[in-house]
Amino acid sequence: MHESIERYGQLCVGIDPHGFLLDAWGLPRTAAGLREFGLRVVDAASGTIGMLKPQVAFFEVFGSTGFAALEEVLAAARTAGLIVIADAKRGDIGSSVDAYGDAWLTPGSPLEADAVTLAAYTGTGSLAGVFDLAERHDKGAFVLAATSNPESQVLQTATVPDGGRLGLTVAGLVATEIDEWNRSRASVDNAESPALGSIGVVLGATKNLLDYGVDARSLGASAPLMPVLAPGFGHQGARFDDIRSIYGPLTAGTIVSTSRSALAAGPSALRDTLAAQAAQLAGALS
Ligand SMILES: O=C(O)c1cc(=O)[nH]c(=O)n1[C@@H]1O[C@H](COP(=O)(O)O)[C@@H](O)[C@H]1O
Repeated sequence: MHESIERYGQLCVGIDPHGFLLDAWGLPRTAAGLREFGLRVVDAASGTIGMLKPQVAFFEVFGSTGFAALEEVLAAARTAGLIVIADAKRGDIGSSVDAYGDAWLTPGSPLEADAVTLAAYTGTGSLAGVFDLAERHDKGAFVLAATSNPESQVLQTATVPDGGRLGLTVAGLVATEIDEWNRSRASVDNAESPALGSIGVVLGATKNLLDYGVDARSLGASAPLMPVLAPGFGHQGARFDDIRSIYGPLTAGTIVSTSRSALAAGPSALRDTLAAQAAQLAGALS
């Protein structure tokens, strides 16, 4: 992921085949339509940006044919050398979530991706098996911490009552635990610390992170830097120009995700739109 960022920058396009987009692209609302949509996004991204984030939910709608379409899109992305973050938002007790890890992160698996999104409602520790698997295969995972949606506030800003972390919010606790995991692995490996950790968090760009109890200044001081998946730009209202003020010292490790605001351009203009968004983001980061 680090190499991809160095080469192509921090933009990641979502593959979110909403019905209205399939209609606008002249594609049927079927698994075959999703396959075509996904392959066209791969084609537009290839050589333009470095990362893709397929939203698994849209493929799941069609059951086995949807998953077959997703498998083809993932294989095409791999062939094109794109980094793929499977947005599957999995979470469960450890013995079950491990199987999700196997599905999305095991080399050779039909649904193999480079990273997967996870939910920590069962406790960050329940995800440890997936983190270890990711690290073993040089892959990654992103755990929801402060999500971009308005409904997230009450739960994610609740304070943690005990466990020696009095005063941390739920979002702050998840971010702190992931940051600690990255730092512990760097010291276990006893190798030269990589620039970016293997496991990241999701921090929505629509949020004031301090209001969610996430202190980018202290988290951003860590080595290796904790990666951040940053959705909420474009359609949900956040602007690239504000990236530094949103993420502070975490900015260098953010993966900036845009779906509808890029996909709405349509298939023939998508490559140019991605190039323009990547240039705009690079400008905001310079
Ligand atoms: O994990 C995510 O990617 C995610 C987390 C979050 O807090 N908010 C969020 O919007 N997302 C996903 O990011 C994408 C955002 O799409 P757009 O709003 O169209 O750019 C969707 O696939 C969401 O499911």
